[in-house]
Amino acid sequence: MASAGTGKMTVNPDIAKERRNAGFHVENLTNFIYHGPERVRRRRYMQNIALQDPVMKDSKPWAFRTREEEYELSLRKQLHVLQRQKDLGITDEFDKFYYNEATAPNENNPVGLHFGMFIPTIEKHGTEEQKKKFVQPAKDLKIIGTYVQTELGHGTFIRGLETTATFDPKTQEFIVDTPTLSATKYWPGNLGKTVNYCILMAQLYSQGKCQGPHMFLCPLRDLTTHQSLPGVELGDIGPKFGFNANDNGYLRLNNFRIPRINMLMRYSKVLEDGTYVKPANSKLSYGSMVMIRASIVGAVSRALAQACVISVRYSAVRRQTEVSPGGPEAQILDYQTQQYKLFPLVATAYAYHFAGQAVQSNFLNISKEIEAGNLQQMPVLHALSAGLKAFSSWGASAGIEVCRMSCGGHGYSLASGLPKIYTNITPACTYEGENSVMMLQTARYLFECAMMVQKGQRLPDLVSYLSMDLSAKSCMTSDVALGCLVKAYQHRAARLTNAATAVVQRHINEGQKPTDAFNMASTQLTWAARAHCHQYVVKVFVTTVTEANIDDRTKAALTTLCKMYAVNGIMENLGEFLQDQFFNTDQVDILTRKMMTLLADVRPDAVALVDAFDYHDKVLDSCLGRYDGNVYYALYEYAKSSPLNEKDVLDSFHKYIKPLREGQATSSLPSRL
Ligand SMILES: CCC/C=C/C(=O)SCCNC(=O)CCNC(=O)[C@H](O)C(C)(C)COP(=O)([O-])OP(=O)([O-])OC[C@H]1O[C@@H](n2cnc3c(N)ncnc32)[C@H](O)[C@@H]1OP(=O)([O-])[O-]
Ligand SMILES: Cc1cc2nc3c(=O)[nH]c(=O)nc-3n(C[C@H](O)[C@H](O)[C@H](O)COP(=O)(O)OP(=O)(O)OC[C@H]3O[C@@H](n4cnc5c(N)ncnc54)[C@H](O)[C@@H]3O)c2cc1C
Repeated sequence: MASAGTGKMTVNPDIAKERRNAGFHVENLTNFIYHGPERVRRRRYMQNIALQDPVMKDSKPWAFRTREEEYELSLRKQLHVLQRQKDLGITDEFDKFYYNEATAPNENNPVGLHFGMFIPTIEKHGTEEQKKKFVQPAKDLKIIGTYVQTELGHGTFIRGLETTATFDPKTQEFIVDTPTLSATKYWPGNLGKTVNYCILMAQLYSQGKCQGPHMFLCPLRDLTTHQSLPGVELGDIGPKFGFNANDNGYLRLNNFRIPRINMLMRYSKVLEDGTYVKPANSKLSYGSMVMIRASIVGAVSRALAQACVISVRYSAVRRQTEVSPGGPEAQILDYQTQQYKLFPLVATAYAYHFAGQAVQSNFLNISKEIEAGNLQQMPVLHALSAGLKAFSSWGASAGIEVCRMSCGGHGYSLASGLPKIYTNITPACTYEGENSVMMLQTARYLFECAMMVQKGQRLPDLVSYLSMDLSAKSCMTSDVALGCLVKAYQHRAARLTNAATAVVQRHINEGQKPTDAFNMASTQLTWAARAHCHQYVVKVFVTTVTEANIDDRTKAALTTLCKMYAVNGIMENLGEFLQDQFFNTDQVDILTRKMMTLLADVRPDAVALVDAFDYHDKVLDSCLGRYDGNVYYALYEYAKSSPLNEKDVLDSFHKYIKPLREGQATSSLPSRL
């Protein structure tokens, strides 16, 4: 059975009926999502340990915490979890991931970047000596670090960073400095109050020459007293849209000295006499960002999946409006417009889940080659991870907001759990590379590929479709075959890439500088990049479903979702598919009808499809998304627990309203209002 609900109340009959009527066995799909029954068992086991732990039980709902309480509670829980995992001997990365997922769901924690970026960056970019010196103390939390790159003045343009690290051969030290206000580091997670070290991105100067941005291990606070070190000024940047358990910080350095060994020197080096040794590729120092971008696709898929669980379950128990006078009110899930809002998003959550796995596996394979010194695939990996990060985080953010609005008024309450999910994930559109900027990086790669096609050169597999014959028309017939859907997406992406490339070339031919020509075509270039990412996601979904080794009924349900994802994407971007008459009007009619049929096909399976994600009620943290469907009971209890209700009459009444009335009693009120 999927995640059990809270309490011992009877299950809402509408949601119970949905589960009885599903056309496939939920557990089979859960097993497919999480790579087999053993992993599913392990995931539940890990999450149960976390959820049963008394330290994890919150005295008040997340929504009622102050920022200070949130920070402190989150830190306490996270450190407890680390100790607990150590005590229980949990070392497997999957086990740890699932355990953590249940500890403080959708709450960004104060040591996340220590494990997510600080340690991995040292492991990937440090020398053996540096790894020996820093990794174990970091794992033991003797040093706690983060990744400090963004400045007040520059986030996107890394080459424009102003923080300097100047080598002093006399003392064998780097002098790190914040020369201007705009050079102040601003935004890095956990920087304000938690960490005592960081990876600092700074412009390296040696022998009077600037060698561009490099990474340095920079101590910030005394390891015993935690006081900020002399020459270091840092703090929290204040409340944000979300991320409130995270002390995103600012940092200024005043000619602060660090030893030469603190420059991460696996790829580039500064020798004792100040000689600079170049890396094989200057973009190797951007490797940590690529790693996180690749992982963001999976993270946003989980956020969207949770939002879908909440809104689909709620839509199954919410009844609104008599369909015929005097008759029963319908489940809102029976309204086609509600289905059209939600079912494509359920399909999208699955699509991103599979795409996230594919990108991650590409990342791991190519990383191995890079580690071995083969850098050939770096541009492919960069283009894929940058584009997919942008495509999926945009899609998930917009989708979660649709989920929220589809829950009507109750969606707006923090009790729904949806604002928490949204505010935690939407900054993924900004961090690790602002999305438009990332799309432009992917576009830059596509542009180069289009030039290769013009020269008759062979393209890497991932983009080989760009050389397809664009005069061919769609093969779409009423069966709406998966293969035809993939071809449609490839055609659209190839056509948009060619069109944007032609615009760049036209501007160059008209005398523009290549950089200006690129900017003048950049909107169209991002359309091409978006279309490329979309075709990748569709292709991965189709391949996953086609190759899936699962029972027929589960496969049929997944195939329906896969078609829905692809057909919906065409309907939403119809202009781009129609511009060169790739589809004729009959084919558009076929797709429109298919979309409506697919909504009806998904309807009986909708609750089962979201149940299959197997999110525990405590992970969803939502009054609307409860497994047992007892939504009104939960909302009523939530309202009662509002701190404003602790007293019947608030002090503010006595302070402000009462004196006003007393004042009014003595003043000359008009006799009639
Ligand atoms: C939980 C949240 C935690 C958050 C943490 C953060 O946010 S941390 C902060 C996160 N901050 C950000 O994410 C900041 C985002 N900004 C950036 O990543 C960079 O400034 C940039 C990529 C936009 C431009 O970089 P630039 O001005 O140095 O480069 P350029 O445009 O002159 O291009 C030169 C060539 O390099 C190529 N190339 C570039 N990157 C890579 C790569 N990784 N790999 C391989 N190649 C790469 C590029 O394609 C081009 O190739 P071409 O065409 O010549 O063959
Ligand atoms: C929650 C959160 C956590 C973060 N954590 C960290 C962290 O741990 N460490 C860290 O170092 N940083 C962190 N950051 C900072 C983050 O990485 C940057 O905000 C991000 O890279 C975007 O840069 P920016 O803020 O300079 O945006 P800008 O580049 O100023 O973007 C503003 C607008 O300008 C546009 N634009 C900018 N350049 C171009 C261009 N070349 N072409 C076209 N359009 C352009 C963008 O598309 C955008 O619309 C975090 C940010 C947030 C919100």
